[in-house]
Amino acid sequence: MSSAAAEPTGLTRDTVLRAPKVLLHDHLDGGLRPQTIIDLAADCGHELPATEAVALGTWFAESADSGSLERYLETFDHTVAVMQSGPAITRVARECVEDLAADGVVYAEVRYAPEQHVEGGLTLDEVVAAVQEGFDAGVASAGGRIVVRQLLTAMRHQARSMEIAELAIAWRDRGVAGFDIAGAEAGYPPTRHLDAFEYLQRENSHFTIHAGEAFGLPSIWQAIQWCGADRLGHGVRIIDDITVHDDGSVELGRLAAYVRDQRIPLEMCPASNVQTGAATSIAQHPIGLLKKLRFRVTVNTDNRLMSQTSMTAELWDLVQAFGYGVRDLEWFTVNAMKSAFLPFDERLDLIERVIKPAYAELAAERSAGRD
Ligand SMILES: O=c1[nH]cnc2c1ncn2[C@@H]1O[C@H](CO)[C@@H](O)[C@H]1O
Ligand SMILES: [Zn+2]
Repeated sequence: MSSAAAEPTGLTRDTVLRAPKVLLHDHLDGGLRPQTIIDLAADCGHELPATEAVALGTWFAESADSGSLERYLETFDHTVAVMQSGPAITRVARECVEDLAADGVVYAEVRYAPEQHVEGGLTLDEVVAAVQEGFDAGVASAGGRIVVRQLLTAMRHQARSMEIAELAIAWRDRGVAGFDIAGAEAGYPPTRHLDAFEYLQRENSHFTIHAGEAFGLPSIWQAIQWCGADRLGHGVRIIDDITVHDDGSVELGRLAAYVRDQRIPLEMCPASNVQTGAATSIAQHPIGLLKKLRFRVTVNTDNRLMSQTSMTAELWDLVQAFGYGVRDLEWFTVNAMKSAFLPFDERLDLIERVIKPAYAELAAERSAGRD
């Protein structure tokens, strides 16, 4: 797509591409390049549903476009299958960072479930080391223009969350910034993993929980009030606790009010939500109302492969749907940076030294009519 389209704010896709972006919710095993999957599948003898890169990319996008989270998640069988050796994992991690840097991402937290990568004989520790090696190589090849951290995910239908939480603590000063749980939401409440969350709290660590995506308010309530989540993965269903009256006035239920009052970050992933049926379209996505109501909203990609998306694409979709301008993009970006699981001084440094000056320049360019 070119930057030709004229939008209400006059913002172009090229400006969105050049703007610094911050990504808090991106799955390593949901962002492989199709050609890489083909190469790695040939190496390990895994059979794929398509053997040509464009066709395979289309297969992922179409299969994920199912209206159901469970069916969406089935597509990960193929990406996880080819990520079972150290070199394969390192390659995927390096390319991930290169792709994010090329998309203008300056800070990213990338998550994956180590327990899903031990079928080829790697230990959990070796999996984390292989990812870190790839991240370091990616950062170096991007000339240090991006800072990346790992989030370790435990699968909510499994019973390894305590082990994974301990792994996150063991790696906390070597590239791992926090913990998450993911997988099918209905039937697997976050309270199943309470011991892991309590352990992380005792360790003064950070975690986010996928909640309020395929299941509603009880899941969000448990994630925050039972488990103590610092952030919510998706959290779109918080909209069910908000009433917009005919006269336009808005009423927040107690949970929605708590989330807003406490500035709990919402890791929103619009394209993914449309695919899994958590939202009917980008234009209808609750992000529009939640931003207006000043929730701590962030914009994320979730799975770049399955959603054929990028940070630029997500933000560009929102620009087109809601008429956002440079200042709105800056607001999302600063929100995300403030919500990162990075030490406060490092967050502040990225905001003051990288994000704000770049947005000031983009705003100046635009008022000078050069965009
Ligand atoms: O949107 C999502 N909701 C819940 N689980 C997800 C989503 N996207 C990916 N995963 C799950 O997280 C695992 C580790 O990265 C993936 O293998 C996938 O099963
Ligand atoms: Zn996710």
